[in-house]
Amino acid sequence: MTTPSFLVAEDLEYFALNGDVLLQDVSFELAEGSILAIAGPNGAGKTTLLNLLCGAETLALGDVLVKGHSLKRLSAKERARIIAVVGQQELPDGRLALRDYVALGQIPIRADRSADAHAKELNRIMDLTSLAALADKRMAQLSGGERQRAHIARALAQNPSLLFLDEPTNHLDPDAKGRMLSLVAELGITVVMIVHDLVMIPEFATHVALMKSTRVTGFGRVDEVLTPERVRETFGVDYLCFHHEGRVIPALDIRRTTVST
Ligand SMILES: Nc1ncnc2c1ncn2[C@@H]1O[C@H](COP(=O)(O)OP(=O)(O)OP(=O)(O)O)[C@@H](O)[C@H]1O
Repeated sequence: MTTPSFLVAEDLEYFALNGDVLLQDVSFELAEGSILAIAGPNGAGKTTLLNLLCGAETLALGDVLVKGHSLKRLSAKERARIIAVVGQQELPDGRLALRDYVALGQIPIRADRSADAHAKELNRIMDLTSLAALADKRMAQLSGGERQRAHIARALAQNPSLLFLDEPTNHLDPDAKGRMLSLVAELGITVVMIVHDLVMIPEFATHVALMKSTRVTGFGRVDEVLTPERVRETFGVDYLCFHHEGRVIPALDIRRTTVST
């Protein structure tokens, strides 16, 4: 008997209330521990797909299976014990202290550990995300990058086995970006994240789903799917690879002629 894939998307379709097709023909399987980057131009349907995969939106057609269980049949409580999500527009109460905000992530797993063990784990996560020094600050007092790290820390506090991140490097400077994606890549859990910065994908993801106009146009291992041809086809830009100190460093040629002659 073969082990079922950890995350399975089966013939997903999704429509707007006015009937417009927002997502169509999406099927793939992802093994446990994979890191899937969803990439595509603005409006391609990336957030729509992520919202369906994590259960934030209800599927019109098709099914999403996590560890062989249909998301439709899992209660919100059961889902919260497996899945953590950081969306694009998290709006926490600005009066909350950062540490208390991150601790909200532990609510679904409160019964799993003693209060002491939770407090220790919370400290560990605050350290991991470089937030310990800011623990007493109010959420409203944080910078955009600090707030983004707080959202991710709250998701990690949930101890998920499946983590969804919508543009996790939003507001992060290059160093913070590298640290956050390295941390996410080293968690050892299954991660699905929307990534706009294509050059980050080969370094931090194992798989990629390329999207264009409501469809997944390419899915598979990063080295097989994120090719210069596919990038040009999807985004209309040149994807270049430079060799530096034994590593391949990708870059994008995004310069455009804006004045027509
Ligand atoms: N509830 C909705 N009703 C109607 N149209 C919607 C709805 N939600 C999203 N759309 C449209 O569906 C398309 C895909 O939206 P989505 O947010 O999934 O794109 P995206 O790939 O995440 O874009 P971006 O990179 O700009 O964040 C867009 O054209 C958007 O305007």
